[in-house]
Amino acid sequence: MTSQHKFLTSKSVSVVGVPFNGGQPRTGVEEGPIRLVEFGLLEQFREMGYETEYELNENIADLRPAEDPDTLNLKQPKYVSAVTRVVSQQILKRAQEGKFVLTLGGDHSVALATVSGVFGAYPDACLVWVDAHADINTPASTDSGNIHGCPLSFLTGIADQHPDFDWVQPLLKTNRLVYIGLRDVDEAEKKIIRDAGIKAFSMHHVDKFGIGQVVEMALNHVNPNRDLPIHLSFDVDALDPSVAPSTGTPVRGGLTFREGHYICEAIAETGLLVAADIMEVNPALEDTDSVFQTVQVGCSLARCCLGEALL
Ligand SMILES: NC(=[NH2+])NCCC[C@H](N)C(=O)O
Ligand SMILES: [Mn+2]
Ligand SMILES: [Mn+2]
Repeated sequence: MTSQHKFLTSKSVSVVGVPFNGGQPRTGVEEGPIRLVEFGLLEQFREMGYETEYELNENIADLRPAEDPDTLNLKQPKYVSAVTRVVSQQILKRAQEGKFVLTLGGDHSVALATVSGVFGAYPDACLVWVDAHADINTPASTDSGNIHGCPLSFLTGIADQHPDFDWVQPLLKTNRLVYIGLRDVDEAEKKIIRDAGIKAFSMHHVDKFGIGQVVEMALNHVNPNRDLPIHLSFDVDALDPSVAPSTGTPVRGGLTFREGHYICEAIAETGLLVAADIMEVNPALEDTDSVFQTVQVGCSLARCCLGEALL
């Protein structure tokens, strides 16, 4: 894959674990990275011929401030801000070294770090956001106050000012963002998406056109000449709960096992994918079989991002 890769300088992957749960209320999602790695992900990459490095960030919970009052509707803003700020620098550095950056969440607020880091290194990149949810609430629009529902409003500059997130630069232009898999979008988010003209392929479109056409149309929108770096942020709740049950906000009617994999494979095939996030795996939810299934699918999505399915 890397021999034809257009941006990476070597067949090298930097795996960044972010054991963080502060962007939403359920504990357990901080165990996502360790479980994915225990499952053998790093060995699998090495077998695929990747030079593989791994940082778990096991001490990020130490960044939790003593006091972190709700501010402008957001819960734990200082904690989320401190963690994502630190991790964004780490991801920026890895991306600048020309390595593929694979980030294992943690909840999806961690995208504040991944997108900031990746777009810092690749200002022309585009972002494919695979999710049941749009995660583009602003501090003013969020009903839940959970920051995992808000990262894209900060990253695009749509969010109103928030004192704790001044450091987040609006590096993501709305015409470089595309969604796949949406099916649980808040009314306020629908208005944001419409007003900003953001391209979104919901499950309705997946049913109507098929996943092959949807990925093609999505890439035609954000990357018409197939010459820009791609960042894929994959929330496992985009998958149907029968495929990935162990996640904090499951929504029925999601992507099949193959549709989820197809997205990763088709984007890997472009030779433009520079970074991927596997987010919201929560090994504390559901029974042992469900956890196994979710961890296994998380690993196989990651391998597909690195070109496993390419012959
Ligand atoms: N990353 C996620 N799972 N996000 C779910 C967000 C749900 C809802 N839209 C909210 O703002 O709270
Ligand atoms: Mn989601
Ligand atoms: Mn999400």
